[in-house]
Amino acid sequence: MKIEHFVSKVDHIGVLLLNQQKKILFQNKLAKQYTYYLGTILDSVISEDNSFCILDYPAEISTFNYNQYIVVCVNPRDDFVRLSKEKETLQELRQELNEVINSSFDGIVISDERGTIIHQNPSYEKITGLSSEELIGRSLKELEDEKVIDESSSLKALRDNKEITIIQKINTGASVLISAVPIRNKNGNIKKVVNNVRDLSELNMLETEIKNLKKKNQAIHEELELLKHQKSPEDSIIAHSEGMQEVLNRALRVAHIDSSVIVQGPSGVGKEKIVELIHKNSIRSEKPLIKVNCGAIPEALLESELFGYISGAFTGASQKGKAGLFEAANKGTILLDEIGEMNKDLQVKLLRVIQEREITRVGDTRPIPIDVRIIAATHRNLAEMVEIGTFRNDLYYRLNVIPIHIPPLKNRKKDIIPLVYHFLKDIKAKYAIERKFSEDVLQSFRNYDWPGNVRELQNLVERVAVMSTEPEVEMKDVQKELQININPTKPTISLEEVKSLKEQIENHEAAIIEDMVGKYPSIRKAATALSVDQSTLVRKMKKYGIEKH
Ligand SMILES: Nc1ncnc2c1ncn2[C@@H]1O[C@H](COP(=O)(O)OP(=O)(O)OP(=O)(O)O)[C@@H](O)[C@H]1O
Repeated sequence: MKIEHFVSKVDHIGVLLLNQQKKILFQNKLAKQYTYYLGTILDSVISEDNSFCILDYPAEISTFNYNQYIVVCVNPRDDFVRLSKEKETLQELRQELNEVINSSFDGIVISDERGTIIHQNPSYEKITGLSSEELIGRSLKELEDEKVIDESSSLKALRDNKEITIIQKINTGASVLISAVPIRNKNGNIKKVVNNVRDLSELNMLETEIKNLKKKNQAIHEELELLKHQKSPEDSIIAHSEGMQEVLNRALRVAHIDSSVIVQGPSGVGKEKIVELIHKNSIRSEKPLIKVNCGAIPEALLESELFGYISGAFTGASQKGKAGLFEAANKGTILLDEIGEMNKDLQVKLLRVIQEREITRVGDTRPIPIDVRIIAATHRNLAEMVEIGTFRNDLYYRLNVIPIHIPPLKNRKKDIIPLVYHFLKDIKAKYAIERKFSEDVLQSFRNYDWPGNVRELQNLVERVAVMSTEPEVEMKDVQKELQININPTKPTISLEEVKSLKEQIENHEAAIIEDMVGKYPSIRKAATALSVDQSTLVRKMKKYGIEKH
């Protein structure tokens, strides 16, 4: 019987007959089944240890020489069926995994342990513009050298032997956030690196969107704060104009930051009110807010008022000594109102307090630590005072960390009528008097410039409402009370009467001052009624030659 015939009869193992050049001459059915992709030369089948099998199935291989043939016996292992099933399952799993990777929204690119790209998903191409044809099988080192990418995350992860995240620039213009995660074998050696790739331009867009949302959130929060604040009648602040809303937003923002603030704006504009708001919304709100009017306390006394003194510090000083206003404000806030009136010696001392966070009582040498937030207020232009040298530069910059400027009432007309209603409500609560203003009166208020700002408006509303006997206040009642020419319409002047504007204003001013000084028992009271400083009124009386009788 020919050997081929004999071999074809063998049906429990695969048998192949090769010539000495290892070319297949004959194989039985089973061998064909196992070796479905056999070439003609089978070097690997008969490698020295017989352990390597070119077949797809696990099998034991034995070879021997018979006459001129090399006989190769392929004996499938017992667990052949189980293993082949597992292999099938593995193939399915691999396919599923590929599907998952390929459907990921994030770009995924996988390299082997030598830094060669072995897989990439469609999102990677979408994000970077690099196709799989260009990349699969390419060495990342080469891609770095060719400047296709500026730095390879896989190579870095292989070098550093750990997970890393970098921003990678690609020559297509894309910029990506890429995280490389090493996959290790059971010995802990890296066998693959999986890179997760995110489009930075998309992340930037999301970041901008988040920032915008945060801004909106902040605005809503501030508005809520505002509404919360306006609910309590005793401290509500009217802010219908853009200017005043900006002031309020700024004040609420700085309230939470423990830095120095300067509130500037003309007299009667609401500076003190804003300071109260800041204090109330700060972490110091449970502690005192001490208000000091630096312009109202005589210069010689201001230092001891602020810093206190020890016994016998000066003639007339109390025997026991006295704590100053800074000590009284400890842990709280101190408002230094009319800071522009403070003399330069005291400015130096105040600067030291801010820098050292301690005060020294007059007559003493021992410093006392203090924790006080300083808020300054002034109607003066401090920057100008610094320029002409009447206010210290260094103190100005220390105080002026956050400036808040309140515009005069004439520049925020939208606030006038709401303020009128607000004050009428106050009057009703305080005196149980309910008044309305005629449309004429309201219009005249809108037209007037309010040099004394909100305080002037408040005084006027209160006086007119209290003095009027009718529920609706008419224009004549306002004029009777004030003798101020505030007209519902703009004043018309005949051509013969035309004088320079300055002259006309001065004439009016002189008439008003004369009238008020005559009406009130003291200059101080007249000044209060006119909402000006007493010193201003005295100066103007001198200018117009008016005397108090
Ligand atoms: N926006 C406002 N809403 C309600 N009341 C206000 C507002 N602004 C000011 N007022 C009231 O006007 C009066 C004057 O305000 P405030 O004393 O705060 O002004 P000021 O700028 O500190 O004045 P000065 O420069 O003379 O110290 C106060 O009675 C205050 O309650």
